[in-house]
Amino acid sequence: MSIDSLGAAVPLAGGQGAAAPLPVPPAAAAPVPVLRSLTVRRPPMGENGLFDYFIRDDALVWSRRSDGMVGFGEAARFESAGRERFAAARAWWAAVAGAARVENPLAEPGTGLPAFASFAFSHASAHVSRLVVPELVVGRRGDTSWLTYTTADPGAELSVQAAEERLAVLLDEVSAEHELTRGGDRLVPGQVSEDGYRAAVAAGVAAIAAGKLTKLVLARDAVAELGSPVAVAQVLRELALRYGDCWTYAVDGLIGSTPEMLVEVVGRTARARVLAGTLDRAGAPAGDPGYAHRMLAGDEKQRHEHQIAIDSLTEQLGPLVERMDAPAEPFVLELPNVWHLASDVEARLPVRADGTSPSALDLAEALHPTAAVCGTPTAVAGALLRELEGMDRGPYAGPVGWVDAGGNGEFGIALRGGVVESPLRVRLYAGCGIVAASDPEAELAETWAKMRPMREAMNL
Ligand SMILES: C=C(O[C@@H]1C=C(C(=O)O)C=C[C@H]1O)C(=O)O
Repeated sequence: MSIDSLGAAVPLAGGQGAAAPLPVPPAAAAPVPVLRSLTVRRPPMGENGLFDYFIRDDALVWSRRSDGMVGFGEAARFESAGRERFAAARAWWAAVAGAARVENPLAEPGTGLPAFASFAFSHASAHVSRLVVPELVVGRRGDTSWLTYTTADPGAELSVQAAEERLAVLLDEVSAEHELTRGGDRLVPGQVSEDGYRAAVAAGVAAIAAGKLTKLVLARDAVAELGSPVAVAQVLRELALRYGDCWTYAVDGLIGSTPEMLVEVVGRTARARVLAGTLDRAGAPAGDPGYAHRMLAGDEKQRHEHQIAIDSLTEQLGPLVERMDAPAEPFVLELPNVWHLASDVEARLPVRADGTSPSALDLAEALHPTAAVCGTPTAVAGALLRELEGMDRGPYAGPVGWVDAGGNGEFGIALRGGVVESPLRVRLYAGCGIVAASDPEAELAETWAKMRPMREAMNL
C-alpha cells in the first residue's frame, strides 16, 4: 500500500478483478472550467518528428523516440498538495472531463483532452502537484500526427484555422538559443553533501542490518549554477536525442529523461517498466560483451534489489487488475550512461460498474511510491529516507506524465532530471537502492552516473 493511501482504502465499485483498493476521490473543490477542445489530424511529421517542436523553454513535453506530445500555453490548471494530492487531482480531472465538449475524430491515446501532470514524491513536500491542460498540443504516434486546441473562453472560435494560427503565434516566440559551451557554469553541492550521502547510506545499511526494513532508496541533490539562463528546449532536445529509450519530460521546470515507467494505460491494458540494479558504463572493460549481464543478472545483490522492486509493483498492481504478466527473468536495459536490470509488466484492467476502467491517474496513485524509488516496507522506508536525506525531494521520483479524458495516459517516475529553480539554477537529483550489501562509496559513484545525462545535456 502506498504511504499516501494508508487508511483510505475502499474496494473499487463493481470491479471484476479481486478487491481493488483505491481511495474514493472527494468532490472537486476547485472551480471546474468548462473546456471546449478540437483535435484535428495533421500530415505525418518529417524525420525529426516532435523534436521540431522543442523550441520553447516553457513547453510541456512528453516524448520517446520522437513520438509523444508537446503542449503550449495553458487552458486550465489544477494544483494540490498533501496526502490527498492525487485524489484531489482525480476528482478535478473527472469533473473537467465530464463537463468538456470534445470534438475528436482520432482514436489515439492523448488526443481529445489531455492534461500534463507532475506530483510531489511525498505528501509532506512543499512542492505543489499539478495538472496542466495546454491550450495547444502537437502530438505524434508514428504516422499519426495531430493538433489539439483547447479553450476555456466561451467566445473563442474553435476551428482548424484558429488552432493553426494560434500555434503559429506560439511557435514564433521561440526561446533564445544559447551557446552550450559557456563560461561561469559550475556544479555545487546541494542539500545533501557527498559526505552526508555516504553517512546516510551507512545509516541505511545499519537499519537494514537491524531488521527495520529490507530496502531503502536514498537520494541526494546537486545544484547547477549557470552563467547564463538555462536553454531548456535545447537541454530537452539533447536528452531526447541521446536517450531515445527513455521518456523525456518537461512540466513547469521539472525536466529530464526517465528510463522508468510507473504505469502506462491504453484502454484496458496497463504496462510498467520496473528498474532496479544499476551498473555504470563508464567503468566497463572494453571487449567484454558479457560484462553487463554477468555483473547485473548474475549478481546476487543486484538481483535481490530488483526482486524487491518487482514484488512491490506486482503486490500493488495485482489486486487492481484482472490478469498480470510479469517476466520470471529481468533483462539488461542499455542506456548511454548505465545498464539497468529491467522488467516489463503488463496487466489487463477490469471494467467497473459504471463501464470505466482504472485510469492512468488512478494507477499512478495506487502504485506510487514503488520500492524502486522508496523502499520496502513503504511506510518505514518513506519515513527513514526523509530523516536520512533531510531534504524535500520535491517532484523528483514522483509521477510525471499525462492523462487524457478517457483515462489513457503515461506516468513515468521523474528520475534522471532536475528542477529549474530559476533561469540560472537547476537542481539535479539522483538516488540509489540500498540493500544489506550496499557500499556507501559505490552508491555515491552511482548517483554521479545517474546525474550524467543532465550534466551532459547542459554541457556541465
Ligand atoms: C533512484 C533512482 O533510480 C532508481 C534506482 C535504481 C537502482 O538503485 O539501481 C535504478 C533505477 C531506478 O529505479 C534515480 O535515478 O535517481
